[in-house]
Amino acid sequence: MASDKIITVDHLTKRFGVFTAVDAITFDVHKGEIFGFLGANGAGKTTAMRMLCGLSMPTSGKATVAGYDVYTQNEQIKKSIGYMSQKFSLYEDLTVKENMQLYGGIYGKSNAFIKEKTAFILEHLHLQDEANKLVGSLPLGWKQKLAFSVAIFHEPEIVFLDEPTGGVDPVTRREFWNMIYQAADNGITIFVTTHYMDEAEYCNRVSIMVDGKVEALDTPAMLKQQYQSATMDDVFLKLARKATRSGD
Ligand SMILES: Nc1ncnc2c1ncn2[C@@H]1O[C@H](COP(=O)(O)OP(=O)(O)OP(=O)(O)O)[C@@H](O)[C@H]1O
Repeated sequence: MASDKIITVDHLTKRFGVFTAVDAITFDVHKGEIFGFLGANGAGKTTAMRMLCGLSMPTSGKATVAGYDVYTQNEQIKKSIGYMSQKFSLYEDLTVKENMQLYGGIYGKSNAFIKEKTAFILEHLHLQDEANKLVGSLPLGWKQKLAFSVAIFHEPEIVFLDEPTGGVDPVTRREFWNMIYQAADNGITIFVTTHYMDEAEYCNRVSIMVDGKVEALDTPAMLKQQYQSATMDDVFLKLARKATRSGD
């Protein structure tokens, strides 16, 4: 039977010296799913995500991403995924158009593909008049939407979003999430970390990490039922209270 699992994680572990940052986490992500990856500061989300993106070698355990092994096939993984983080996304001193041309080129896309996709994104984001402006001059919300569009420019199977909406207002975050839904409708799997619990409600399933371990994983509705909570905020607080780490 064909599996719809696009990410498989089995006791994946990362140690830094004697410190276990990610402690034997196990879960699967299904194709086209919006998977929320939550946890308090220092829980181990970024470390886990870096292993899944082929950027960091696990200490032990297994994982595959888009069918590729994280130990031996990280170049294939990098080609199959998109990545966007709050800290690194676009080149601020390049124009909107140049950023898209650069990313399209990095992923080996043809000039015709880049031209067509660039025109589509500019129109979709209503950014035609900003095409030749430096990205650094755009408001943060626009930068984030553009960064997301660029992260899926090469039509990856999965996109990893590391706190993509930090620092913008709720309306802009809602617009950003509409883009996420559209990408998921087009079959792109979304793996997203966030500290906003309203965003957790938008995910199909949510995992919550505490001190390097996945403490809970289910749909928002099931988690609320399981933890007898009215909101995801409350679920998160009940779990995060157990944490002994404080982050950095
Ligand atoms: N290169 C490293 N060397 C040593 N310790 C590290 C390293 N990278 C991360 N850690 C530690 O591992 C733990 C998990 O960090 P990680 O950044 O993965 O957490 P996080 O859940 O992403 O937190 P945040 O929400 O603050 O980004 C933290 O205690 C952090 O200090």
